[in-house]
Amino acid sequence: GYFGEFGGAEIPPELQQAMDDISQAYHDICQREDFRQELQRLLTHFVGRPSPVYHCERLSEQLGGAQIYLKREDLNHTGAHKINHCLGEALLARFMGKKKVIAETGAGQHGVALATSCALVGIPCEIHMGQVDIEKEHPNVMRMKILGCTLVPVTRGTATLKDAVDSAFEEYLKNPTDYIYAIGSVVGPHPFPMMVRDFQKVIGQEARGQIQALTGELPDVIMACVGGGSNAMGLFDAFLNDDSVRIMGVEPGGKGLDTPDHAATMTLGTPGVIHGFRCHVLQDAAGEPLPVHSIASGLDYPGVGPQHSYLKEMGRVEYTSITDEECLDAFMTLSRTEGIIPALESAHAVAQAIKLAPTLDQDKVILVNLSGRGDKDLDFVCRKLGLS
Ligand SMILES: CC/C=C(/N=C/c1c(COP(=O)(O)O)cnc(C)c1O)C(=O)O
Repeated sequence: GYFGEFGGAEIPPELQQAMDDISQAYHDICQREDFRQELQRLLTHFVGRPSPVYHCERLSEQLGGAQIYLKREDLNHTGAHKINHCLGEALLARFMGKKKVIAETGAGQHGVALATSCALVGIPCEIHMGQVDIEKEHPNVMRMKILGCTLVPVTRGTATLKDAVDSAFEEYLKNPTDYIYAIGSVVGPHPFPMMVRDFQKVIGQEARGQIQALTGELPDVIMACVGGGSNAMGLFDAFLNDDSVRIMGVEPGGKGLDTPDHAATMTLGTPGVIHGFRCHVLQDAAGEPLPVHSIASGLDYPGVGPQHSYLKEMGRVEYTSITDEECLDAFMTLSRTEGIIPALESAHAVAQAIKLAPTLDQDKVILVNLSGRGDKDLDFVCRKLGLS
């Protein structure tokens, strides 16, 4: 369960057995034809896969450089890429005979996708969410309630994503035999980073063929925003061996890297341990995770997926950051130039594409993972920009 020195499972002994059980079940179930057929059926007819790859002609024209293409994970059922791994996790929970599925959520997309998947397979679902995020992502809070999950408000610490993970893990530890933790990204102790990546790699498998059908060749650059790193790993995995393809992960620069208010783990973090695994962490001298910030509730996590830490060390992926302000600009630019309202998380990747495109010739191709749609962010952005 390692990616170089990163990953692993630094967890209490009573949890090791539970992790081993999940690893074994995941290994068994994913070989089974009935599981693969059921997952494929749901991805096709319930999620609506394959998601399109869309050429932003007007935006590319306005920027005067490379052609920007979007992988439309925003068009999935529930509005983001999260449904790809939530379906897998819910089917795994049913296969294991679990009585309750527990998870964290920040932007509410993982929470909605998991509540949706648990409603579908008929297992009770409990989602822990920071009070700050409950107020900010209200549309998703209402959807989770309608979908029937138990929503647990978290007020400790910064009352955002990292605290929600702490709270959800505590609940899971009470009964790891009957409960399963359905983590929301490529983070956590082994086997979670591997399992979530495997459920997400359908993104890149589709996009690699689609972009070549559209342009006749591999893209010059692919990019995705990175919170825990699941939508990014989902896109990147299929391209890792294509040396001609430049790969960029885009992190939240928040109020600026010269302030404490960001979550640019790959730029300013150092190797450490968080939530049971080794990765780059924004941490204090005692190894405690630092409080982090992003305008996007799904990106403000002080750790990062261990495979990302490995890919950074190997130099295969470049990690940059985009500030809250650049994110908002991209959010409005994409909305008003292409009629697509992105999630604030995804707008970080769009902002990076907007930055890079003018520096490249018009025959170059940038493929961006549009990880989700901005419905959840409308009230917040309208208030922020005085549009309401
Ligand atoms: C699991 C905590 C993260 C959440 N969302 C993260 C997120 C992210 C960042 O998560 P990763 O892909 O795992 O880096 C990107 N795009 C959208 C639309 C997101 O909602 C959530 O709770 O919905």
